[in-house]
Amino acid sequence: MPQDVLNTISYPADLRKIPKEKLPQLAQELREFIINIVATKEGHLGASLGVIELTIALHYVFNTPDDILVWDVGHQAYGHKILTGRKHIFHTNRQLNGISGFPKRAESIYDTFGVGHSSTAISAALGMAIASKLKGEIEKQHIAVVGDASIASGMAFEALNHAGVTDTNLLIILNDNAIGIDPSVGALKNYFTKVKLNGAKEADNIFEALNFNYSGPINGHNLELVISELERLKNVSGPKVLHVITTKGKGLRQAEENQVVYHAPGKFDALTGDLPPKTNEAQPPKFQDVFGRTLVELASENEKIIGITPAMPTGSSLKFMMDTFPQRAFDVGIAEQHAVTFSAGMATRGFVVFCNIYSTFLQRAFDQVIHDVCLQKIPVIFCLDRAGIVGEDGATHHGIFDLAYLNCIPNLIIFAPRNETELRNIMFTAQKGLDLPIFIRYPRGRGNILEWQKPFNLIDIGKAETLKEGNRILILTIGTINHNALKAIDLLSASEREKVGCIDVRFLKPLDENLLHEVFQKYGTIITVEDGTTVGGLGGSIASFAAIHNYQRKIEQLGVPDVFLEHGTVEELQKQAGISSEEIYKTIKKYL
Ligand SMILES: Cc1ncc(C[n+]2csc(CCOP(=O)(O)OP(=O)(O)O)c2C)c(N)n1
Ligand SMILES: CC(=O)[C@@H](O)[C@H](O)COP(=O)(O)O
Ligand SMILES: [Mg+2]
Repeated sequence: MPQDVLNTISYPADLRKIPKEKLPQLAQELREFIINIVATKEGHLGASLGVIELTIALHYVFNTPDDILVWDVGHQAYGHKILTGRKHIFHTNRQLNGISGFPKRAESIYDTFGVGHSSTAISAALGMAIASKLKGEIEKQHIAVVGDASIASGMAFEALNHAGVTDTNLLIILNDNAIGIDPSVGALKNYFTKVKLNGAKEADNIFEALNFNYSGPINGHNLELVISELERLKNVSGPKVLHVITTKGKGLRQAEENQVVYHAPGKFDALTGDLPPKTNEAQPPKFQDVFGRTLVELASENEKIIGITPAMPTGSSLKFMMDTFPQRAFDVGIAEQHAVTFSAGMATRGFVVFCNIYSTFLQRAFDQVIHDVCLQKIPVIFCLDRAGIVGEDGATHHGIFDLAYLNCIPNLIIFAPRNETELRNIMFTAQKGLDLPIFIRYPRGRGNILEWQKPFNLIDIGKAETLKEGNRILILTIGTINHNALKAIDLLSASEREKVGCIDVRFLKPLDENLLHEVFQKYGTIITVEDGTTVGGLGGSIASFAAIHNYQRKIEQLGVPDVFLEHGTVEELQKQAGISSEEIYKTIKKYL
């Protein structure tokens, strides 16, 4: 279909010149534009397709960027990006040096707040609204668009509680499609369902009770209706909520029917919407599936085992446990802080709790890890998924800080499996009973071992593993990045290779100090390799071990330097950080 209307728009000012009757056509063209590009370049799909009409209406009615529009999470902002000056570069979405998959302040003045993690929009927009008031900008409008799953998170509730006692020009658009990545959960979801079925009586309207002017629910795909509601609300002062009902994936049949998969489907056929056929070739498993299947295996034997996820059952594969043992598995919604303390509570009553959280999202629950878990030595088993560099989601999502932010906390064990077998074995070991909480970190995606479902073996807590002896240079690694180090050693000539040793430290805490003393006496150069920030991570720990024990050795720390790593493929970003096998090889050569 030709992009007749879309072609006339570079910025919202162009959009506002389009007659209203043409807007449905624009919606159709915008959907096709997004589908065509995401089909080949990949990225988030369903959420953006669901808010096409809303996006057009918001930029049509409000005077963006003077009026301030804040997207929550930002995975639904592709239409917004395309209508705000980035149509011509949208094909670079999420690629190295391309535009970010999320709104980003450095990218555009229309991106008023950087996002990626959920539930921040109401706080940010309220901050902006109060700032506008203090600056005397009383005409300015502030709009936060937040999803039904994200509004259930603690931060969003905190912001509602504050906003309700202000008289700010704040409009919250609740984009209710009854799903997050997986179906929404909890009492609030049930309440939204009731409102949709029965309407919202003032007496029991949760938003009215918090002092918001509430309207809706309205059909978010009816452009005329959405525009007229926004026009009306523009002239209503004080905090307001507009409840909009949309369909995630709207306009692409498969995306509407299979909303979980089409949240971020990977490549697909833009014309038919079909996913590529599954390959029959045997592949090593995803670490996520090793986690999910092993948990079920262990839970079949150990009835005390519980599984917990904050809103990522599919991504983490906790869904296997939810399907097999629904009474012992909990999706608590986007509530990382609650997930941690809820896990701690269950563990105090003798349950063996596996709490699976993406490394980047555990950042939300730092205090809960310290105050509710480690300080009390509660032996929760944390499985930190998406540890290390995650790739195209970029700076907001890399799991590169966990080693550093956990390393400074007393009373915990930090372990990173080098492969699938080690992940299984540490899960087996942990559920036998540990005195301390353990944090097991592993990356997004596949491992290397086809035959991974071997009998379990216990892992010795605090024991590193020597993988190769050498005599001059020692490579110390943690986790799956070990693979790159071994490949780098393989690139050396036979005589060079003899000089290089390699140890997988496995545990950042407790460090295997006995082995470290041995090797510091043997090797002149130590190279540490980790897929996280070296500041406070393995590199930091080894440097401080050397300093404390007065070892005068050359120590080179490879890992993510003290910067926010942007988006790109994992391979590209590993190269950038100096931890691809070729880069590690170059570093080794420097010392040979
Ligand atoms: C703090 C945090 N936890 C988890 C996620 C992962 N996540 C991204 S989108 C999403 C679902 C959001 O659902 P909703 O707000 O309803 O928006 P929709 O996708 O339906 O548009 C989740 C759980 C995240 N981005 N941030
Ligand atoms: C927007 C968001 O936070 C999620 O959709 C995230 O992109 C999921 O990442 P995975 O694809 O690694 O599960
Ligand atoms: Mg939703």
